[in-house]
This record gives sequence, structure tokens and C-alpha cells, in this order.
Amino acid sequence: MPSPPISPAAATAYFEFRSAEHVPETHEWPGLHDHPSVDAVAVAGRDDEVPVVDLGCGDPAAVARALARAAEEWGAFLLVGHGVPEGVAARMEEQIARLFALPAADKDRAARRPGEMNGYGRPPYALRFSRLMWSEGYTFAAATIRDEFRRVWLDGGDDYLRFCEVMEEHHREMMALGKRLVDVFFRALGVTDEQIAAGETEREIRETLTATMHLNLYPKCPEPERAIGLAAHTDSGFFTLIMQSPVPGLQLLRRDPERWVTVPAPPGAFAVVLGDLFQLLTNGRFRSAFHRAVVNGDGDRISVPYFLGPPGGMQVAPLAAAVPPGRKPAFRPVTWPEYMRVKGKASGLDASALAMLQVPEEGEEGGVVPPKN
Ligand SMILES: O=C(O)CCC(=O)C(=O)O
Ligand SMILES: [Fe+2]
Repeated sequence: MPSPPISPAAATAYFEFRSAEHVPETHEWPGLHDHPSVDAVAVAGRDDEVPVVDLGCGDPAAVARALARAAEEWGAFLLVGHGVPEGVAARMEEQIARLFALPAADKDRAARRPGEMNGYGRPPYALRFSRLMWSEGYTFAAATIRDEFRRVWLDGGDDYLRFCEVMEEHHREMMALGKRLVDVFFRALGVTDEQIAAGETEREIRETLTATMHLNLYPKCPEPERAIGLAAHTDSGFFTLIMQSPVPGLQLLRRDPERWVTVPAPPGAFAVVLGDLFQLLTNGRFRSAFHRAVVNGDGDRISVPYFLGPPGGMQVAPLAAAVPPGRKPAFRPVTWPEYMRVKGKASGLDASALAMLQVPEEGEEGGVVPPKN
């Protein structure tokens, strides 16, 4: 990506996507087609079918096996049979479309302030790039919904209340689902139900999960092949439950040969993407997925990643159950905020943050920074 990073003024300036007839230079991304985009279908000799995990299939052992395979080989999957009521996603879409359709002045009041996570605007990592993405976003800690959206709806009236109720409903459903999934992940790692019940760390991880929500609107784009909705990245926390419009846009990088596999968007399914701290927690057995979001020329797409991770003060270290007997943990312990600092530094060095946290094997040189991904 050419430097220098986008200027603070350009990064915060409001861009009117609706009236754009072309993708302006500020939003034009080179290198988007360095690897081909392919559909998630079986191709001879290549596995491009995004795994599907059916939580409701009634066979816990089969669910754990499917999850282990998806987490090891893809770091991502589609989740069905989860029991979240159908209406939740439709209500979310309606409210999010309404939020982003508000006048710029209302949204600007809630603009993210430097150094803060909550607010309207580009995610902090977007500021590293020299180009802008074709999306509008709003990030907030799920525990702060009522306070956060008073910045948008000053009067706290019916529109505000309705919006908050819908966000809270989604938060409740996703947190419950996230906790269920944590247990299935542990089972997929080979931890027994009794060990989970007795294991302090496992219990603490499930009981202290924290959630950040991000609302993404990818407006219809006049030249979708020249713009990107969200640049390629890995999520940093444990895992992300992504609600998406029934319009594909999420892509996963697969290797040998490198290609972007487009994740299907069947109504009712969630896309699940594993984050870097889950890779660390599972001693590298389950891996984070490099992904991006592309835009399209047919219509808007909305997505709501629900990022689950540890509380800020918790040290995340490889689980004993994930470390092979007689071996040392492969990573050193780290808190989420510390990890974010390492990741920020690593991006400047074009290095992998996880590799920087790796504990060298006996007899191996430490401090070597392999190239990113
Ligand atoms: O829009 C999507 O499907 C992906 C969003 C995403 O990866 C993110 O916000 O971290
Ligand atoms: Fe992501």
C-alpha cells in the first residue's frame, strides 16, 4: 500500500457515497485483484467450500468435530442451527439503515474522538492506510448502548429507544450464543465437559467474555472493483459473530494458490471468524482468519460483527489442554490492550504480531520477525 497514511482531515471528512458516480482517487485501492476472488464451491483438488457448523444437529460430538476442522483449516465458518430468532437480523438491518441515513450532523456529533474506541467513523486501524474504504461504521462496547446513542439522539425519544432495544436484543442473543460456542470450542479442543466445569480458566473465559459491536454499512458502489469495503485484516479478540445482509461481501484468504473465497450469505446464518487471541489461547491449533469485505454495484450491504474477547485486564495464555504434553506453551501471555499495541507496532514493521509473541523453541533463535501472513 503506498504511503503516506491518509491525513487526519481527510480521514474524518464526511463523504457522500450516495451521490458518487465514480470511485474518487481517495477511495481507489490498488492491489485488490492481486489474488482472484472465487465462489465458495468445490473445485477439483481445492477445498473452497466454506465449512458449515450446525449447532442444532443434535449430535454434540459431530458438532465438535466440524468445529475443530473449521477452526484448524479455515479459522472461519458459517453457523446455522443456532436458535437465534429470525426477526432479530431484520430488526437490526432496519435500525442500522435508519442510523446511517441520519443527517451528517447527527452522526458527526458521535464521531469517534482520538484514542477512543466508541463512536461513528472509521475504525482506528483504517487510519494506517493511504486510501479510504467504501463504508460507514459505528463501534461501541456492547455494555454502553444507552449512553453511546444519546450522542446521536439528543432527545432520547422514541427513535432512540427503539434503536437501543434492538441493539440490546442482538447483544443478549449474541452473548448467549457466544458463551455456548466457547464451550463447543473447548470440546473441539478435546477438553471434556467435566474438565470445563472444573477448569478455572475455561470458566473464567466464558464468564468474563466482553463484547464490542461494530455496525458496517457498505453503500452500493458505482465501480465496485476499484473500491474496498474493509481492507484485509485479522480480528484481534477471541472470535467474531457476524450478522450480514443476505448479500455476500465477506471474503477469506486461502493459500496454495492464494485466492479470496467469498463467504455465502444465506439468510439466518452467522459468519464466524476467529481472532488472533484465540489462536494464542489454543496454542496455535485454531487459527485466526485473514479476511476483507468487498462492495457491490447492486445494493447496500450491512454487517454487524460482534467481537468477543477477554476483559482488558485478563492475561491470555495458551490453555493447558491445548499444549501437547511435555512441550512449553508456544506464546507468552498477553492482555488484549497489550496485544493491540504489539499489533500496531507489527503493522509498521510489516510483521506478524502473533509471531512477535511466540516463545522460541529450545535451541531456536528468539526475536526473529517472520513476514506477515
Ligand atoms: O462486513 C463483513 O462481513 C466483515 C466485517 C469485518 O471483518 C470487521 O468489521 O472486522
Ligand atoms: Fe474483521
